[in-house]
Amino acid sequence: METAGRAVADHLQHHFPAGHVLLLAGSGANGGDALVAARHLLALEREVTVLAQPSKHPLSQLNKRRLSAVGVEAQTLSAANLRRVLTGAQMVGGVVVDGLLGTGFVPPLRPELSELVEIINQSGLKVLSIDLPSGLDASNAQRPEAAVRAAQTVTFGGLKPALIYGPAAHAAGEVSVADLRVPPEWVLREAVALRLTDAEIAAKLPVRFADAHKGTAGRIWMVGGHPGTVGAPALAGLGALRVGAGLVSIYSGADVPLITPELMVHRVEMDDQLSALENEVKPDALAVGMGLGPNAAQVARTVLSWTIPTVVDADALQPELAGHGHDQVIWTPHPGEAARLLGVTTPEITAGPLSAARQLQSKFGGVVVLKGGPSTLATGNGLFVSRGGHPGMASAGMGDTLSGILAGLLGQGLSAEDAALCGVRLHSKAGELAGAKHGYGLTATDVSGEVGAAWLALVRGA
Ligand SMILES: NC(=O)C1=CN([C@@H]2O[C@H](COP(=O)(O)OP(=O)(O)OC[C@H]3O[C@@H](n4cnc5c(N)ncnc54)[C@H](OP(=O)(O)O)[C@@H]3O)[C@@H](O)[C@H]2O)[C@@H](O)CC1
Ligand SMILES: Nc1ncnc2c1ncn2[C@@H]1O[C@H](COP(=O)(O)OP(=O)(O)O)[C@@H](O)[C@H]1O
Repeated sequence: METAGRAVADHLQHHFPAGHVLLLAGSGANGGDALVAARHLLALEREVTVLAQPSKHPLSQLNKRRLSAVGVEAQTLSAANLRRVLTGAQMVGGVVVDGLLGTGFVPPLRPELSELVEIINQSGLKVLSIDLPSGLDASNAQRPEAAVRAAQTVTFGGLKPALIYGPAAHAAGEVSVADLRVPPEWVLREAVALRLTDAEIAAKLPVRFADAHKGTAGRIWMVGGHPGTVGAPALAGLGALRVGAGLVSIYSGADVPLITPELMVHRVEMDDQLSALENEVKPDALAVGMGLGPNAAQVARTVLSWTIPTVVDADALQPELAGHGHDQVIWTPHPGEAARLLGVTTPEITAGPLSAARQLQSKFGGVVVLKGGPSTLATGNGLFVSRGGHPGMASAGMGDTLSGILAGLLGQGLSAEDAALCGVRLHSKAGELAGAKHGYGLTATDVSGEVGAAWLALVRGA
């Protein structure tokens, strides 16, 4: 609570360096954080007013006494008091700190709290919420009518679903994560997500020596394509080339168009055992499923038995593959495919992408990339959220490009976790660059064309 409250005070000082601060403390630990923040703000020579609900929480009680010891008496938090303070002259240009409710809130909001939330929102003042805007259910992407509308939120340990996914996330404003040095097990247990900076992603990208050649830069296979969906493995192949893969081959049961002559396209008999490929030297990594058609689960099972780094996408994302994966597999469902894998509906996935990703990872192992805007990643080490991209990416073939990017990175020696973290961000960054040129008319080929620029931008910190 001490570290959390101090982080709130530091954040406020940085983002709102002037103006009176009204801190609202609820009855739980969230309110305790507000009381701690008030004490640290005093030390920063800020003028504060504190309105607090009575609390049975021992640490909150202690922090109220500590605040009193440094000269600030918390007044009772009632609708009348709140209105009086908010309309006072001192609040002109001031800031409200919302410490009413945090993760202990169990909806629905009781009427007396609803009234307080309404008064805060009507004040027109900037609000900094502690952990999450009061009224939001931390684990839910829905936005209830009565929820504080924050300009900024300082959250702790990791991102809660309500801070990531819309429409709830729209109430949180700009979200910062204060590092309370929580252990990775806590992140997994609490189902909160981590977000890596672009600099952290860039540090994971493969680095090549000057004597690299095509044989050392990753031999990649794309296994996919079926009459009607032959473009999918070709788009994936292009994605792999654009992240620097040395040799990219496509194996398909149908005639795949040669969208770029650097791809080696092979038409093979796509039987369950992939007999045509049995005697080939296996690649460094592969992606399976893009436009593969009806026989995809069996083909994927054969490919997975080779235990080489593998991306499983699209038609190959079938529930019967549970138990057939290994540590170096990246599963890349969109919400519809995730619903198929877990035997639930798509709205159930979109209502709780963090827990869906976590369930998928525990069922299928390896690394899961639950695609969307944002994408949610689940690995054995925790949950990650990757923002970015462009609305123009809502077009067919974007996922195929991602599969190729991921396979290309796996083939250059990245672990499944690092390939997923880097690949998803490279893809979304390329989408941003391509979106700036093409708007909603963006195609998957355009995105591939910007992957190199995206890579350089991440490395240069642009
Ligand atoms: N975990 C950690 O490691 C850390 C946690 N930290 C902090 O702790 C926070 C979680 O604290 P928490 O568990 O005390 O819950 P919190 O949200 O403050 O309030 C619970 C109170 O709300 C009330 N209430 C509930 N439902 C209600 C309703 N429908 N309508 C109205 N009221 C309702 C209920 O009151 P009662 O029913 O008792 O009257 C209950 O007492 C977390 O968000 C973060 O800020 C940090 O210090 C950093 C480390
Ligand atoms: N609005 C958006 N913002 C960011 N990324 C998006 C958006 N819409 C789609 N994407 C990305 O585009 C890709 C779409 O994948 P998918 O649905 O599998 O496409 P397809 O099956 O047509 O190849 C995902 O990586 C997803 O994250």
